[in-house]
Parts: sequence; C-alpha cells; structure tokens
Amino acid sequence: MSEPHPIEAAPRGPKPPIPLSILTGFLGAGKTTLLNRILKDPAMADTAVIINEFGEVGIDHLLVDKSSEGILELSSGCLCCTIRGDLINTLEDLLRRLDNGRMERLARVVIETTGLADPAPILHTVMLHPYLVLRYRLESVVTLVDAVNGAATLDAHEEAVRQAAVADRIVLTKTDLVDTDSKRVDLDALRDRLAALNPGAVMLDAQAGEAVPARLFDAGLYDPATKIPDVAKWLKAETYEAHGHGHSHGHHHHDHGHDHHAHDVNRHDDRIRAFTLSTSRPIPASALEMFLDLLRSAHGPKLLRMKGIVQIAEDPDRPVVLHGVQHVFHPPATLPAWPDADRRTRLVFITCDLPEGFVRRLFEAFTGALLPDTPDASAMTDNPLAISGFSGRR
Ligand SMILES: Nc1nc2c(ncn2[C@@H]2O[C@H](COP(=O)(O)OP(=O)(O)OP(=O)(O)O)[C@@H](O)[C@H]2O)c(=O)[nH]1
Repeated sequence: MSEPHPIEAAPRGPKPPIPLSILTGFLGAGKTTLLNRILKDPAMADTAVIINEFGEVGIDHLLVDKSSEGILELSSGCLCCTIRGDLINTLEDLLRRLDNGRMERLARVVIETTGLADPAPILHTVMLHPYLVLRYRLESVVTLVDAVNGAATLDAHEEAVRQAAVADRIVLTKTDLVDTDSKRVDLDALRDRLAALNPGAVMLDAQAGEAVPARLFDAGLYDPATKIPDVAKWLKAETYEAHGHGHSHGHHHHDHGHDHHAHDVNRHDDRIRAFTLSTSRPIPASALEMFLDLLRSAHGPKLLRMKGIVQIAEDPDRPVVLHGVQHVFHPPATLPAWPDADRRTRLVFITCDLPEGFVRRLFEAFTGALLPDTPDASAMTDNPLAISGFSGRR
C-alpha cells in the first residue's frame, strides 16, 4: 500500500489550517439573511457552511439560497448540547473529502449556530479537539444582535449575553427598523451595553453595508484572553463538563410521537419549547392571517421565534415564507416555487412559557382540523388587539 513516490512534486508537509468562523446570534437576529447575502460575494467562494437548527423539522436548509454547493445541515437538535458529535463528524468529513480529492478547495468553514446556542461548548469543541485544532483555525466569532429586540433579549436570555460576550464582531441587524427618536436612544443604549459586555469586539451595522466578508472574517486567531474574564471561565467550565462531571442530560420529549429534539434542560431554560406544526391542507390566506394576528397580539413576547413555509389555498404553487421574532413579524416573502417535493405547510415555533398544545389547538382551529373541545376560529378572533396586515394578498 505504501509504495514510495520519490518524484512526487507536491510537498507533503502539514497543510495550512482552514479558517473557521462561527456565526451566532439570538433567535431571529438575521443569521440566515446575512449568510444568504454574503454567500453571493466572490470572497466567499469555496466556503462550506454548516447549519444547525433548533426545532423538530429542519426548514432552514429550504430557506438558505441553494446558490452555494457547500451547505451542510446538521441533524436537528441544538449544536451546543446534543449534537456536538455531529459537528465533529462533519468537520472531519470535510477534511476527508479534501484529502481524497472529492473536494478541490476549502477556503473557509462557517458554522451557523441555532439562536439558542450557548457558544461556549461549540468553541470548546473546535478549540480543544486534538485533531481538529491541527487542521482548522478558529478565526472569528460573529454575533448578530437585533437592534429592535436586542436589549430585551439580553435581559431575558443568558445565551444572548454569552453570544455577545464571546464575539470578535458584533453585527447589529435591523437598524432600518429604528425609525423614531426614542428607538434611536434605545439603540445607542444597546450599543453602549454591548461595548461594555465586549469591549474588544468590532461593531458593524448590517444595514450600513458593513457586514461584508472582509470585515466579518479574517479576525486573526481567536483569543479568549481578549474577552471579558467570564469568557475564559465559561470555556473552562466546558472542559470540566466534557470530562463527564456535572453535565446531566435531562431530555424532555414532546408528546406527539416525535423525538427529534432532545435537549439539555440544564443548559437551556426548561420553559423553552421547540415544536413544529404541519399540515398538508392548503391554508386560506385570511385564516393564516388571523391565526398569526391572534398569536402575536396575545402572546408576542412568549413567541421567541416562529418561522415557516406555508401553502396558501389561493396560490398553492408559490409558498409563503414567514418569520416572526417576538412581537415583530417580518413581511412574508413569496417564493416562485416550492424548494422540493414536500409541499406541506411547516411552522417551527420556539416559545417561552407558551405550551405547544395551546398553539397547536389554535392552529387546528384556523386551518380547519377542528378538535372537539376547541372554540371555533371566529370566537377566537374576537380580539380587539388583533393587528392585521400579514399578507396584503387577500
Ligand atoms: N428589516 C430588517 N429585517 C431583517 C434584517 N435582517 C433580518 N431580517 C428579517 O428578520 C427575520 C429573521 O431573519 P433570519 O435571517 O431568518 O434570522 P435567523 O437569525 O437566521 O433566525 P433563527 O435561525 O431562527 O435563529 C427575517 O424575516 C428577515 O428578513 C434587517 O437588517 N432588517
């Protein structure tokens, strides 16, 4: 097997490590949006993107543009807990492909984490794995912070604080939605807070066109020593846990037969639930609009994240993509066609203190699959707070 090749031209020394970046940011901060944009940049050629999703049914891969070949989806589950092994396998597999010539070039790897990911274990994985550290070089942690929801998110979610604290680059998104003096004052306060949390990070404004590859990446070797002291502490805690102490995996399971999401309740709040609603029945635009209005107006703050792809009864060939982040619903986008053969409506929810059963019953009431004990849709929409305007397509 090992015949010598004395005239082999290529030097066999160690290959230069492949730069690796982590793209993080709380639920709905705009990670996928930013990725879609920068992947079109020639500077991102030969980039492999590893996408991780929180929720039972992966839909992010449907929403990320297919323009790039190198998109790899990790199985459902949260990167920071249950599927760290998957991440290692995926990174190793990339190296194998490169080494045996199935992949010609790999200029960079970007890992997009779920919005709820605690970045420490992910950093730990890529910084301390004995083999991966030889072949990959952690280059930058890019954290997106939503200019509208950012402050409330930092108040309520420790993961968001950690994401901001470990960043090399903090990218403010949605500054276009900051359109009043009082919102501008809030945004200034958010910038100050982020600067205090992470004085070393460069702050970029996505809407000002600052979030370009050259400014997002190439941050040099990641150095936890430049971060506030807590960061080093978190990373140390990971080392401890990785050796089998104090890391109990209490998994909660959902009640409808799926077990795709097994999650560590110690790492994330047990009040948080991720679930998917799906139906093959096309949904009338007005019913969808009422369902969303009711959910948002009555439960907005509990709705950490909603995203989905919907088959509208009036236009079943063109799916509508929805994004909600707390009380903010972004204008829905209509795709020219379904990304694949699966034309079911799929809505992924991440909620805090909002039980799956409640949202499910509401959805079923509006989409026609009425349960015996569910009030009908008209009774539920008799809500003076309802805000209309989901589609403008009625
Ligand atoms: N107005 C505005 N909307 C934005 C901006 N960035 C993202 N959005 C919208 O915010 C919503 C969520 O964006 P995504 O890119 O899906 O967010 P994400 O961080 O990938 O979400 P998760 O994967 O759920 O954590 C979408 O409707 C985007 O169109 C921005 O700078 N301005």
